[in-house]
Amino acid sequence: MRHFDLVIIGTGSGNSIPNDAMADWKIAILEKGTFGGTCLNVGCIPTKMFVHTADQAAAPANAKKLGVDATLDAVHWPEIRDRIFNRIDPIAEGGRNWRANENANVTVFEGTATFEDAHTINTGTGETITADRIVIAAGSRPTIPAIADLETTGFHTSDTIMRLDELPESLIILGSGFIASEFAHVFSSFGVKVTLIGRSNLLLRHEDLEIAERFTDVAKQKWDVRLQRKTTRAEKTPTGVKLHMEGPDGEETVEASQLLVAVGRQPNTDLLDATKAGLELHSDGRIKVDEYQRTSQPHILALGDISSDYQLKHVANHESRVVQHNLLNPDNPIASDHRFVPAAVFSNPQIASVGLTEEEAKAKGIRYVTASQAYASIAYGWAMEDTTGFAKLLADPATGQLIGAHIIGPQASSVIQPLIQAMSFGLDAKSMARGQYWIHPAMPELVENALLNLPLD
Ligand SMILES: Cc1cc2nc3c(=O)[nH]c(=O)nc-3n(C[C@H](O)[C@H](O)[C@H](O)COP(=O)(O)OP(=O)(O)OC[C@H]3O[C@@H](n4cnc5c(N)ncnc54)[C@H](O)[C@@H]3O)c2cc1C
Ligand SMILES: NC(=O)c1ccc[n+]([C@@H]2O[C@H](COP(=O)([O-])OP(=O)(O)OC[C@H]3O[C@@H](n4cnc5c(N)ncnc54)[C@H](O)[C@@H]3O)[C@@H](O)[C@H]2O)c1
Repeated sequence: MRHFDLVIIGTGSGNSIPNDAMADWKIAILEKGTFGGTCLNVGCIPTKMFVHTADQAAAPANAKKLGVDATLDAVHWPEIRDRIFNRIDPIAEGGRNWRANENANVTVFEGTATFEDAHTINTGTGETITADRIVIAAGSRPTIPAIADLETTGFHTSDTIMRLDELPESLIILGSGFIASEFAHVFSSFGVKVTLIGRSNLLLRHEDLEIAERFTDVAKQKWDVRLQRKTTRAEKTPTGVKLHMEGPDGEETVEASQLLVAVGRQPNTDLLDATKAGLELHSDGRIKVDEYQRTSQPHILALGDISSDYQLKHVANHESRVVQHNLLNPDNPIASDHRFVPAAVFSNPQIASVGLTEEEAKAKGIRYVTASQAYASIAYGWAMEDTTGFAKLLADPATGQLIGAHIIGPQASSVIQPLIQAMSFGLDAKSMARGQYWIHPAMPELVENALLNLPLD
């Protein structure tokens, strides 16, 4: 049986761990799917390439209010799809080649890994190996809800929807979170009739309530949004798919050419037989780790979607840097920093957030003040004729330290960055607002004004 100094399971964020300092370690990398994992192949990167294209396609519809008549002539789906994947697929293949053929100390096993015990792994390729240390970076996969006849009806997930042969005429999206909101923007901007189906009374209900309410209001103007629905059955039709639902007004159905299921993602722990390694799990299947990314087995570390509180690539990347350091410096480990984890929803409008929502601050019983600033009341907002976007801040009234920031509106994912920086480095609201110049009349004036609006002690 071959023995390795280090085994890494999963080539998403796990693939960046081996570096020059490990050149004399014998390393095995195990991957069951496409090299590079979710973000590169079926996640952040292709979705945002589609989102940017969708933003362009949506622009003519927004030009009218500025006094410009423009029309969207055509959306060439196969060209868009192939442009995106012709860029991404070679990166995945190049990464695989590099590890498999150009790293002398690395052996790549392409199969589904399962634990036999805490040091022994069946690689799924016919070979079982042992290791001194193991990193689990095996990610998550789409959750498929238990809905009658869903499997036989056929449906897409985020893994397949971006590679459709042709643009559908209509699309039902089951789900009301990140993926549902981003794909609703992409497909509706390309002219597809979109129906969104959610269980609760709001889209993006994990966001600050005022942000989720505003997003839901705007979404209802653009898409067929059906909330408080329980989907009971799926049915194949000659033209596509029909869903049977129960809602506030009783039973109803909705039909479309395609169905996208986007109701969350579950950790891949079950595929690994992780309990055979004696690993402790959370009730949702995630592997338990401490602040040093150590599992309940000290020689096994885990990172990213399979163990994290956050299913976000920047968090998985951060945790993989921590794991890399801790593998190289076991006597001087560093802890992961999850104090201020930001996230953005790349829909239309965009949303970005960091820190506590007002509901979380209330539940914690901490003292806070809030302030809001509309895009419509800053000069660049006038330029864009924006009527729905705003920033909302939460701060400690005594110290002026920010405890939460939430933005809905144009380029929210970029506009929020100085607030993330202020929170991470402990810059108080007053110093931040008045201790620097703010370029006039640029979009960050939204942040400046929101800071100045805070009723601090
Ligand atoms: C549609 C979509 C859009 C997203 N957009 C964003 C975004 O804009 N910004 C953001 O921050 N995050 C985004 N995310 C989330 C982000 O992609 C994930 O948080 C991140 O990729 C997780 O990285 P990871 O390394 O933990 O897992 P992954 O990248 O999923 O890597 C895990 C790898 O392990 C392999 N594997 C699993 N089980 C086994 C096994 N038993 N044996 C061998 N190999 C195995 C898998 O095949 C996979 O390649 C998005 C996700 C999706 C689905
Ligand atoms: N821009 C980004 O950073 C980005 C983009 C996409 C995905 N992601 C990550 O991937 C994760 C998964 O995304 P997601 O959108 O699948 O999950 P999500 O957790 O964001 O949203 C899923 C939603 O579906 C709802 N739901 C669950 N079961 C349902 C049912 N049967 N019918 C209708 N609705 C149902 C849930 O109540 C929830 O609101 C996200 O949590 C996020 O961390 C991030």
